[in-house]
Amino acid sequence: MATRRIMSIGVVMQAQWPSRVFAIELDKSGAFLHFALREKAQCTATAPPPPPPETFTHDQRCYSLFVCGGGGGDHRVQSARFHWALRERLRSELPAECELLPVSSYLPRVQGSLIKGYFLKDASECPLRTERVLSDLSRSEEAGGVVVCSYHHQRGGDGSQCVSQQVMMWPLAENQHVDISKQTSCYVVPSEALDYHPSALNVANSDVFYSLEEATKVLEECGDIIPESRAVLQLLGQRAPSRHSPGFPVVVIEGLDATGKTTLTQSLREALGASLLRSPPQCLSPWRPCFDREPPLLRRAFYAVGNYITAQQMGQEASRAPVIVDRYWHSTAAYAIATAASGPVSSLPPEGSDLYRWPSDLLQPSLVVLLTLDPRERQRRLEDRGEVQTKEEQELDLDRLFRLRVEEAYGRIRGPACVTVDAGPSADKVLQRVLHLIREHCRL
Ligand SMILES: Nc1ncnc2c1ncn2[C@@H]1O[C@H](COP(=O)(O)OP(=O)(O)O)[C@@H](O)[C@H]1O
Ligand SMILES: Nc1ccn([C@H]2C[C@H](O)[C@@H](COP(=O)(O)OP(=O)(O)O)O2)c(=O)n1
Repeated sequence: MATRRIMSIGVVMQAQWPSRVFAIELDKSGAFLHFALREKAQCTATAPPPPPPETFTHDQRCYSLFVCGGGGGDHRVQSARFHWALRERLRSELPAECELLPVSSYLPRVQGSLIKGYFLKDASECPLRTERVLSDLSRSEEAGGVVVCSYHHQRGGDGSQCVSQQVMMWPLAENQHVDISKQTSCYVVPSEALDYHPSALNVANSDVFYSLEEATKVLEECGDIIPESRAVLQLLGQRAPSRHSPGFPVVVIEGLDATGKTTLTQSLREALGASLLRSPPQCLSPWRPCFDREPPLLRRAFYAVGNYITAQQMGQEASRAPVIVDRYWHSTAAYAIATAASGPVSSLPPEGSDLYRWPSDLLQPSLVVLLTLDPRERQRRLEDRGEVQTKEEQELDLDRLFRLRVEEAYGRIRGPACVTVDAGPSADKVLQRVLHLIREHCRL
């Protein structure tokens, strides 16, 4: 297994290294540094590389680590889990003076080309400790696919300062003859930035799944590692997913935590004599904490499958009475897209992007209502409720930008789009407003 993974990163990196762009994420506000590599042979005295970006400072040693992953490769589950665990491992093993930043390597405009890694700035007194950690990492069996590079200040052909990248560790399987001589030492040059976060290149089928088949594939792939995924697939059963809602309307209520979804959905059930469902469905509750601890690939596949189970229930219930649903596909896609990106709303995939489309095989509700709330009022309601928040919801409070990205992503999803309702007025006024919308949009 390790050999195949090493081959894949060797081949991918060797073939594409000179065309790849590396984006170092400087902080959560969305500041990025994009750079490319240029072979030294191409850099003559008349065309020296541009001056080094400020990130590569003289007083800190810099390294990058790239983990083979993403895409639809054979080992994407192992790679995703390895990359996920690597951050904690590096944090605990590296000297405290090491700063760890996410870095993405990608081919501009090529879907699925993203390889994730970490950029390391070491300000400690002793470089040996850091290098020992990196060397141990590259030797460990599970880390067969890690490429480690270091960065050095040099004088360019015309005497100007420049930064070069050197491959420190490129673990190749025995009998592999990958020529890395051209890549062992390159100049680092600034590169054009993307208009959006590079994660958008790998959102499809890594963060958001556009068919049941793609989502179940992930759970099938991790059956040996996470037995819970087999139980989830069993619940999905053999029945084909419902595509059309028969008879009565199906109304989905969406919104951030504490916007009033539970309050409203219960009132709607009473007012309309409706069935009340939620996604993920109750039957998945025992396994939710397990998948919430996993990397996005697995966590999002779990929630995606949850929507299809809820869709089966919707199909059954809507033949008897109106159906109200607490969260559905909008939540799954909006949280996934907003988490994959960082920084301001402008870092999201652009409006109209195919990433906001509805999966063609997932039952479409008759109406989706998005509850919005002033952030201070939402905070007040959260505090009043005094409940433990999920990790992601805690992050919502810490990260204003994240909340803005989730809300914007909600609004960009199409097929059906959501109708926004201000959840600030009293619970009864919100109920009356939504009942009015239901009468307007659905045949009751
Ligand atoms: N329209 C409203 N006005 C004032 N408080 C509300 C309103 N709707 C809900 N609440 C209160 O806000 C808190 C969060 O509501 P809840 O329905 O649990 O939200 P969610 O299900 O979206 O997390 C609860 O304490 C609830 O009683
Ligand atoms: N259909 C769904 C429902 C929730 N999710 C994810 C999105 C977020 O990570 C969490 C939010 O769920 P949470 O339990 O915090 O929300 P509520 O308490 O139900 O309002 O779950 C999802 O991906 N798909």
